Formats: sequence, C-alpha cells, structure tokens
Amino acid sequence: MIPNVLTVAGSDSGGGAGIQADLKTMLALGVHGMSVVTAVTAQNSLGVQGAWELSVEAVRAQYRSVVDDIGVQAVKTGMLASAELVEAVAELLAETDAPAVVDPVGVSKHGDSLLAASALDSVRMKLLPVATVATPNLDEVAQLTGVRVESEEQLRRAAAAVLAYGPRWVLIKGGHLPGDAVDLLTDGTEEHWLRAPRHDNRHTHGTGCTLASAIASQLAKGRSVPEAVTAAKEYVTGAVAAGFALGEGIGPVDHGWEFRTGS
Ligand SMILES: Nc1ncnc2c1ncn2[C@@H]1O[C@H](COP(=O)(O)OP(=O)(O)O)[C@@H](O)[C@H]1O
Ligand SMILES: Cc1ncc(COP(=O)(O)O)c(N)n1
Repeated sequence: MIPNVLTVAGSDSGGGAGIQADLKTMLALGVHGMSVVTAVTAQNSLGVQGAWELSVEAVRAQYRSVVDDIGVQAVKTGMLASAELVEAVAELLAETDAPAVVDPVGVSKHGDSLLAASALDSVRMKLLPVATVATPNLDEVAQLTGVRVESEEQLRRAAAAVLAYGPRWVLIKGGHLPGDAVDLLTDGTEEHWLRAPRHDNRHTHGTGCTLASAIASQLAKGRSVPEAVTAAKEYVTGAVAAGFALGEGIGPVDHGWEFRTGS
C-alpha cells in the first residue's frame, strides 16, 4: 500500500517551496501527496510579490475532504498566514490520528513575512502542542521563544525553549549558521545531531519545506521519528547540493536529484 501524506501549506507559484515543494518531495519519496492550500502567493526567485489567504471554511473543507474519505498516514503543515488559520489547523490536527510535522513558517528566504505577527501566540499555544515534530529554523526559534542561536552549542537551549510549548520532538535547523549544516533533534531525553557538509550553493529556496515533507513521508512509511529525520536530512542534503539557478535570484533545491543521478 502506498502511504498517503497531506500538506497544509501555501502555494509558491515559482514551484520551489510551499505546496509545490511538498508534493514533489512526496513523489520523490514514493508516497501519495495530497494538499490543503491555505494561501496563494505570487512568488519567484526574487521574492514574494503578493499573498492571499483562503478562508477558514475553505481550509477546513479541503482537509475534511481528504481525511474523511482517503485517510492520511502523516500530515505536514507550512505557511498558515493568520491566527485564525493556525487555530483551525491546530484543531484539525488534534482530531486526526496521524503524526504531524509542523514547520512554523514565519518569513521567506527573502525576508517576506508569511505569517501575521498576531498569529505567533496561536502557533505557540495551539499549534506546537499538537506537533509530533516541530521544525523551526533559527529565525523562527527567535520569533517564537526569544532565544537567539549563534553557535552549535546554543542549539540545545533553543530546543528546550521550543519543547516547553509541548511538541513531542523538535528539530532545530541550524542551516543558517556558518560551517557544517547541523540540526539538533530531541524529545528532551534523546539527542540526535544531524550533520551534513554545507554546500556552497545559493539556490536553497525551499529547504525547510522539503525537509519537513520528507520527514512526514518517512513517518507515513512507518519509520520512527529519529529514523525519519535521518533519512529526510539525507534527501534534503542531496537536494541542496543539486539546487539550480532559476530566474534572477535564489533558485530552488532539486527535488528530483535522486532520479537525475547517473542520467
Ligand atoms: N547550504 C546548505 N548545505 C547543506 N544543507 C543545508 C544548507 N542550507 C540549509 N541546509 C539544511 O537544509 C535544511 C533546512 O534548513 P534551513 O535552510 O535552516 O530551513 P528554512 O528553509 O526553514 O530556513 C536543514 O537540514 C539545514 O541544515
Ligand atoms: C508558500 C511558501 N511557503 C514556505 C516558504 C518558505 O520557504 P523558504 O524558507 O525556502 O523561502 C515560502 N517561501 N513560500
């Protein structure tokens, strides 16, 4: 049986991040990808030119259509735009018997806001508590907890601050630190350090979405959280290494890198 994985996220018209990155990742990892669109962005390699969020009703209806008939083995959330949508999605996740990977998307690589400042409290109090794995980057950690990370050793403190809001696991992504691309996965008792060489490639649009979707895909296949994150890290590292130029700015990671190897 092919596992079903659902992404609840924003559309990136440029195809490198958001829903488009999620569905490509799911295809690459051999699961059936499905989507609940929360917002539509006009976006390309230069930034986000516009964003329009959908109504709570439209988001709920998409989610129910998928979950009630088809069923899901894992869910991933990304851009949720507003406090209303964050709260509605948190409620839906709480009713769903499947692991949830929560990528608390705040700001795009270009610095465009993808989440209203008024939604931060809902992310902390409603969304993080229902996450199986939360995957904040360092900017999101600072926004959500006030903890600023400037070195690998400080990742531990960041993880503890996020875990205090109640996710089962947290993966702090150290992708924005200099040196190796090091992430810390912990549930407060176990610690797993995931280290990969930093690829000197500016075409990294979509890294976070890709990693979170890859984790959800691996969880849907029945892997444990540490196994799923380890496999997902390998996939995203390969995708960053193969990231390519597109437009005038920051190009996407290559979701299809494994198909192209040797071709
Ligand atoms: N230049 C790079 N080389 C290798 N891995 C990277 C690079 N940049 C980011 N990563 C990895 O990509 C994943 C996403 O991290 P990050 O870019 O920090 O997330 P986000 O897209 O949410 O800002 C992490 O596993 C991180 O370590
Ligand atoms: C719709 C949408 N969702 C998420 C991101 C974050 O991706 P990145 O951090 O790589 O810009 C994005 N740019 N657009």
